[in-house]
Amino acid sequence: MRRPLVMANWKMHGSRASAAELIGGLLDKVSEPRADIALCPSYVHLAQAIDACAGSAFVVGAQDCSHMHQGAYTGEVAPDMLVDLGCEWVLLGHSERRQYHGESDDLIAAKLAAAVEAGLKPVLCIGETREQREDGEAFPVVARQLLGALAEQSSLANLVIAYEPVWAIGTGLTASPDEAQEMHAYIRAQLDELDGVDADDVRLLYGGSVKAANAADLFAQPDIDGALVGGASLDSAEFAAIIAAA
Ligand SMILES: O=C[C@H](O)COP(=O)(O)O
Repeated sequence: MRRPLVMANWKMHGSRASAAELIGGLLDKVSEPRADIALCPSYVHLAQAIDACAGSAFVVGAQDCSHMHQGAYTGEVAPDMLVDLGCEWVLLGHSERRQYHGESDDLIAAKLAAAVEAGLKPVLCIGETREQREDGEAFPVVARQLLGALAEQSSLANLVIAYEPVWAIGTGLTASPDEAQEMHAYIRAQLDELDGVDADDVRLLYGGSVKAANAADLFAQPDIDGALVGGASLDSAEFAAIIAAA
């Protein structure tokens, strides 16, 4: 039985004051959740979030990390630094990193290896663009991203996959529960082919305009084990309702 996992990706939003207010609101509204919950604020709010979540059901993750462990890499943040700070999770390969920072499958694979080696739990984000879906390329694109990041890994401890169709991110368009389930089942079948991965144990999250209003229908699908939530995670009542649906 896979325990649900609901993750908040705050992206590049917030201030110290709004982070405190948001976390305070969540701690007030969420007690004894049936899901694991992680908050992923920007790097500069990580320490604050870790302190604020201490002793609660919430843990904290980063939105990215370096593929290097240390050295002269200006502006980078090593996975080891995130572990030292108290982070449990790291998002890798988010479509916004692929799109705006040119991250390749090879770089994402290197980040994943470094993150696992440092002791972080990795969330690999994959998903097709609208054009790729319209061209009938959604499944091969997702398989390429998945296998491109995972095929050469020596360890995939605690691996989580987030399927986020790019056309559904921040657009208000959500994959239907059937569409999302179809892709999640495909991803699980692909994972089943990999050595060293027990596909039945891997949690698969859906991401893309998840809200309180659509969360329950998505979570009812057999291969959807939770959500990676962007915009709706910036509102404590909305995010608490998504957690309650999991
Ligand atoms: O990481 C989260 C996803 O990009 C989804 O964002 P969204 O919920 O704002 O569509």
